[in-house]
Amino acid sequence: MTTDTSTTDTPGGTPSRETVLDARGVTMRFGGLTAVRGVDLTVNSGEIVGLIGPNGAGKTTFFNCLTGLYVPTEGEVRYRGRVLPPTSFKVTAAGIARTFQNIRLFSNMTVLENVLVGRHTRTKEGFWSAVLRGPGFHRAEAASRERAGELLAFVGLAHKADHLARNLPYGEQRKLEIARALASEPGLLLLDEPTAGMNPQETRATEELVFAIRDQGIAVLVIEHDMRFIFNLCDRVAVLVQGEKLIEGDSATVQGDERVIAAYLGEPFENAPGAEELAEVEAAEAHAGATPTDPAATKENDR
Ligand SMILES: Nc1ncnc2c1ncn2[C@@H]1O[C@H](COP(=O)(O)OP(=O)(O)OP(=O)(O)O)[C@@H](O)[C@H]1O
Repeated sequence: MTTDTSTTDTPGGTPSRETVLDARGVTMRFGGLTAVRGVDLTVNSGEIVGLIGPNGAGKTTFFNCLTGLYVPTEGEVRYRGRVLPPTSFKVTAAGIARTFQNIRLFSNMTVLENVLVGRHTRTKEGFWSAVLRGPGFHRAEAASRERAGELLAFVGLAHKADHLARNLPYGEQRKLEIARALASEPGLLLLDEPTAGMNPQETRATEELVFAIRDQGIAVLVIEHDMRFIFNLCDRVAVLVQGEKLIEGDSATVQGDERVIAAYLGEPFENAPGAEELAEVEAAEAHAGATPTDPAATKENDR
């Protein structure tokens, strides 16, 4: 294991940002198909970084290479200076948590229980302690429940703690996935299309939630097709096209890049991924400007 701290002090004594994630030359091949080719990407502490690109560009495959689901065919991924361990459980224990494009909750468990499952990498109590249910087990369980409750409050689901996960509206299931990921106390959170299927109000709330997560000291890497969400949220955005990184920069640079417009954003914007959501947001904003928010209408939009 390397002992690179990746943190430097400025002459004034203020610590500069630490490199949390450092992916270099990541390539992933499936037989003859190269889904990701030679991708470099860093995420620093305090940053929200976006990963965008057309369908099939390799975004999720790249995420899978960062979370131990895939071992890259070539290249290396380091988390806080250390090469990633080879399994997803160990990657989570090291400090990288993720959510999935297709929600993966335990639908017949309660909201609270789902978050408790997310704490398993942080629970020190072993198998026999759980079986014998001694004082150590009860203390650990009480602490886990307290933390899970805090996380549910943080994402706005405390009042649903005892509900079955499958009974939550779609947007709340996505929030629960985030709470469960946070339960492993990560230093880096990977979000794979966190606003997919959300209505405009839920998308805005998710934006605020991601800022709040960043403010808690957790670096965030997010895949999303909703361009407004990405460009509002991210300090830096990287664009993948056909498995390769086309460009990386701040929102203005990426939005203005002619290659990105040609390859992804498109001209006109109507057929680009995310265009439907953008139209919805704009329609909702126009409506909100004209009339006060109607809670019944908001509820109806829940899926
Ligand atoms: N396990 C796999 N085996 C074979 N091919 C795969 C596998 N996973 C992904 N691919 C292929 O790799 C390419 C990249 O897919 P990936 O899902 O990473 O793209 P994406 O950018 O996340 O797309 P989307 O935006 O639609 O989710 C696609 O051609 C896909 O079919």
